[in-house]
Amino acid sequence: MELTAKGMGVRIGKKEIVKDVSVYVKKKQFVGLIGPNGCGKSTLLKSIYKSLPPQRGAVFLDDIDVLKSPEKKVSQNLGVVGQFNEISFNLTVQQMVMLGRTPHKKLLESDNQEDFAIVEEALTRTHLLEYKHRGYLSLSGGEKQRVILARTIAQQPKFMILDEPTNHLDIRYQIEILSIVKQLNIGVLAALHDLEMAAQYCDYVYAMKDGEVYAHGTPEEVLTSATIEILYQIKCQTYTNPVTKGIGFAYGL
Ligand SMILES: Nc1ncnc2c1ncn2[C@@H]1O[C@H](COP(=O)(O)OP(=O)(O)OP(=O)(O)O)[C@@H](O)[C@H]1O
Repeated sequence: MELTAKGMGVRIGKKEIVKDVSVYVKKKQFVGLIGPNGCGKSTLLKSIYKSLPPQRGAVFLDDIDVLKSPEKKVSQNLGVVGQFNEISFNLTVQQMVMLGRTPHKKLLESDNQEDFAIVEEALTRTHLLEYKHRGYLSLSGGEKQRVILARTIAQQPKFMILDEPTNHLDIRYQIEILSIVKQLNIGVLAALHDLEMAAQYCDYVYAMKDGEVYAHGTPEEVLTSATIEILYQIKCQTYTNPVTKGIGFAYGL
């Protein structure tokens, strides 16, 4: 599915947090959203996935008008991995991931064999099979993050939005999570803090500053030392990372 978010504007109180931002994700593209703390990435994403109503703008997933469509129709197509995923009741990992099946079910319809198979597959992909019967609340931050991804995979969305999905994760799992998402081969819009990961996984990048799109293009076009220096107010030099062969970054104040 393709995502078009056009002319998004979000005001919270008197402050304009997102100012006329448009982003476009082509079919099966992995698109990154970068920018400094507080520049409006999460707010923009929330306004796209209906968690925060924008004052202006329209969002389309193919021909589905996301902001005007019922929740169920949107969640049959759009999966979201947000930044904070705390719950206060203790479901098992399997029960948590099973929640991903909800948009595909009728009210009170029970879980069938196909649902269990889909959940099993999602747990396998995220290396969580052995955690299946553990309580979600007993997991570490990184394990919880993987459960949320597994839940979103079980939802079988045709498009995914991720808000800093590698928060809490050690380096190996950061790479794994982005690889798993990439392998889903669906359209993805992800806010990312790690610029090397963005360079490695994104087909296209939007850089935000002060609630606006400051630059957009391929990673090579956007992730230049000049742009990074302006975005983050630091000194930066790029080089070829000897391990990934992608763009590497050296930073300083
Ligand atoms: N409910 C709110 N009330 C007041 N200000 C808010 C609210 N939500 C967000 N903001 C402000 O909007 C700005 C943008 O926040 P947002 O979370 O979108 O930034 P971000 O780019 O995702 O940052 P980070 O990289 O730190 O996650 C920040 O200055 C934040 O304090």
